[in-house]
Amino acid sequence: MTEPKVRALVAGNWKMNGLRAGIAEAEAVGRALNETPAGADVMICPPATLLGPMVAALGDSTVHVGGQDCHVNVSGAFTGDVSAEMLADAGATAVIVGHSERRSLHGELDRDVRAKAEAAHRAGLSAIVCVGETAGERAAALTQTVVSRQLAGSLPDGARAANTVVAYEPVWAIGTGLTPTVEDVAKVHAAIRKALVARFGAEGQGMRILYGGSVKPQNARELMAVPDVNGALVGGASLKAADFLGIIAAYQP
Ligand SMILES: O=C[C@H](O)COP(=O)(O)O
Repeated sequence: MTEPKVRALVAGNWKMNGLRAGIAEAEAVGRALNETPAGADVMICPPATLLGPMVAALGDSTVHVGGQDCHVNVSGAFTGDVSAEMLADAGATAVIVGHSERRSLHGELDRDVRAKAEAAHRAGLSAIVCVGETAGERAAALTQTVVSRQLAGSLPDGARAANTVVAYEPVWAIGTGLTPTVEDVAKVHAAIRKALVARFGAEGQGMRILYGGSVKPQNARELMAVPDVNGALVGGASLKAADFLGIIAAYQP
């Protein structure tokens, strides 16, 4: 299968990290990319408290801002939740849904993730839909089974290349410094591409498939060169401008 010619996306997920002072790191990324444009789209997904300030701070840059999760409803009595419409209103252009930390710590199931992706699309946001196996599932040789099930259950019908990104994040690689071999990444990404094309046709061919899990400046080039890896979802290394820029540099303009 010919690899799709898609522009890569390097997205930083700040998770529950960052106070207002931390916006300086995002501004430094924006300034650097204004001087030397990246060969990939770049996004930062800060905690909800920083969304508005970060959108304002990055206004004259090419860096996109995204949310980390959304509620399925537009509004209502859902204390503590944030809707996709609210994220869009704050200036976000995308939202991560189904991150493994949401799946494991908040009990989110594939059907919940799918509903959130639908909410994102309803609000005009791109949905970055996360999938990935745990260490136990990997040990039981269930990686492909789990990822296929998550994809089938989490992606909404009618998903398009323009509004849907898949992020493959092996749970055991998140924040551990461990990464799969490039051969393993290639196998899973090829299987994801096959599933996307089988279900969405040409749209599936154009959807970006990100790799996430301990991506660092030191390993970014190797991981990003794997066929069907169309960018990265970066956690810890997205918090500091120098590290994040070191990863973005894997994509020459
Ligand atoms: O969303 C990002 C991932 O969970 C990866 O996190 P990490 O880069 O800290 O391993």
